[in-house]
Amino acid sequence: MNETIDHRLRATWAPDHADLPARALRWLVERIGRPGPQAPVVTDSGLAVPESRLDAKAADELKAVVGAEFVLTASGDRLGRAGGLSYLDLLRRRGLGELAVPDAVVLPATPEQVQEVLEACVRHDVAVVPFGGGTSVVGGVNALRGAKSSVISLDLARLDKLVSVDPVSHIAVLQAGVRGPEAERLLAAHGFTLGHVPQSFERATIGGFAATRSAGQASSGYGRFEDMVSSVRLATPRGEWKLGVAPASAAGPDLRHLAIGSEGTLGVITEVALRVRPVPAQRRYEGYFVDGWAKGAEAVRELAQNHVLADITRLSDVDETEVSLALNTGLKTTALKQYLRARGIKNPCLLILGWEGQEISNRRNETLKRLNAVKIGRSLGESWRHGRFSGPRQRDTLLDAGVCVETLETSAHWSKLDHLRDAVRGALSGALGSPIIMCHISHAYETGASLYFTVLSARDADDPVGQWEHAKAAACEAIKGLGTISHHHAVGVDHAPYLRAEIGALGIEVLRAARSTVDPTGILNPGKLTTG
Ligand SMILES: Cc1cc2nc3c(=O)[nH]c(=O)nc-3n(C[C@H](O)[C@H](O)[C@H](O)COP(=O)(O)OP(=O)(O)OC[C@H]3O[C@@H](n4cnc5c(N)ncnc54)[C@H](O)[C@@H]3O)c2cc1C
Repeated sequence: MNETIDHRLRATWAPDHADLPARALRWLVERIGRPGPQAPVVTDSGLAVPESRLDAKAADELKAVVGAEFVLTASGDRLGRAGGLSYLDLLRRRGLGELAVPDAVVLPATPEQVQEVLEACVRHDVAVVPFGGGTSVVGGVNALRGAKSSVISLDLARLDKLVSVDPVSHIAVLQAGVRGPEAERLLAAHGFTLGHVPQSFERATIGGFAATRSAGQASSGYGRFEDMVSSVRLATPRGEWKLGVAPASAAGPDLRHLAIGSEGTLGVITEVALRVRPVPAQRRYEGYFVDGWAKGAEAVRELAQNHVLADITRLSDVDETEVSLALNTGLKTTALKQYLRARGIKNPCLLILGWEGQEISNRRNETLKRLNAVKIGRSLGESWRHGRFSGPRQRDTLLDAGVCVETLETSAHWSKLDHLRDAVRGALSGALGSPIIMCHISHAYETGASLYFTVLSARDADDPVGQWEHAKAAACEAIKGLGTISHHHAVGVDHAPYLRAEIGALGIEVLRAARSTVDPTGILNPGKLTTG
């Protein structure tokens, strides 16, 4: 079974903090100014945990379904599921801002138990927040009550099994609570891989990936998570719902896509049947440099439009390249810059290309050659691969040091991408003074790409929460009309006010109608996806 969650683990990404070399910290201070005051992690007793409001009869019924030891009301267990892992969530765990704490944590072991838990919650009018890995960065697992007097966190950690493998069709059925590494371990025993590797891979779950339309670092090769979903099984307050019987279908709208991305508002995903692929015989990661963002984006667009994208295709802008060279790779940066200058690269942008079992196509090489991409080779690519999960660990260290550090993402069509990038950068700079704003493309399509921003700024000593809320709102306003409010982080609470601008008032009505059909009393994840 997955490890148990407690508050100490939730206050940081991982116990093994990444050390930030002193020279890196000095460099950062030169760029953003003096960080705000340090904000260490607070112990459980330092955080306000209200008394559980779960009524005794409801608690007894839930215990009868899952067993008394799997209905947890101790404050440490409840704090462990109070919110996700956004910058604001982590500040709240450092005593800055209020956490929404569930009244109890319920851990069912089977899809049938999940169904019975929902039915008990309908009877007792208890709100339910599905909880996978709890890695939401948009408030998706915040334990909001809505109009209900109590709320439980429905932790799916015990649904941790590989249900079946169909080696002929290349389909595996995994339970919702299986985490990324465990999914790969279970599938590897049958010679398969899912190939879904988001940065949150170590902790996020199959159910969470489906519920949020997640995109992994290898999305160019393996597709987004929704591309892998063959069928999905949900528990809803109205009974079980199974969607998906064939590889393709013209039987009306594809209702799987109501479940995928529903963020716990249309049911609890209990199992997902997924397209899997044979474990690749070889993996090859390479690093290139291109001169400036425009040339780099042109290269990625050409690769996408010529259907020769590498499985992992990631282009960093000048700032992100500079920061990753300064903080991560340990390469001799000055010598490297001199070499690149001699090769005509004045504004280095790092392009990582990773191939998993594919032949390297000549057309791909032609594009890179035409745009004067300088190949540095496998060491840079491998160094990126080894450090691919280190970002959240560095974030812990920066948070400790008083830095405001957060990410946000969007996507747009190629013709609007630069405009969108400029608009978001302008909005963040306007709101934060002199932040470092880094940007990369890590998911590319024929018609456009994602933009992923990482922001570092000195933390405001008086109002750290308000500082980021202001900056995030400015960025969201800038995105409106140009791109999507989320390419893969989902909507949750944070993006809900901006969804109407993207899908229209009618779209919001359609979602609400679906919600009230499957969940007439409104117990499922109040306050998420659609507001009100
Ligand atoms: C450091 C970091 C890096 C990240 N990198 C990426 C990335 O590269 N790509 C990416 O796509 N995302 C990324 N994310 C965001 C997050 O990891 C994804 O949204 C992920 O899919 C969430 O999975 P989870 O299991 O943690 O879900 P949770 O955070 O537990 O839940 C997310 C939402 O889904 C709902 N939910 C969870 N499980 C179920 C279920 N079984 N049934 C119904 N609803 C459910 C929850 O109620 C909530 O609304 C990152 C987050 C962090 C903190």
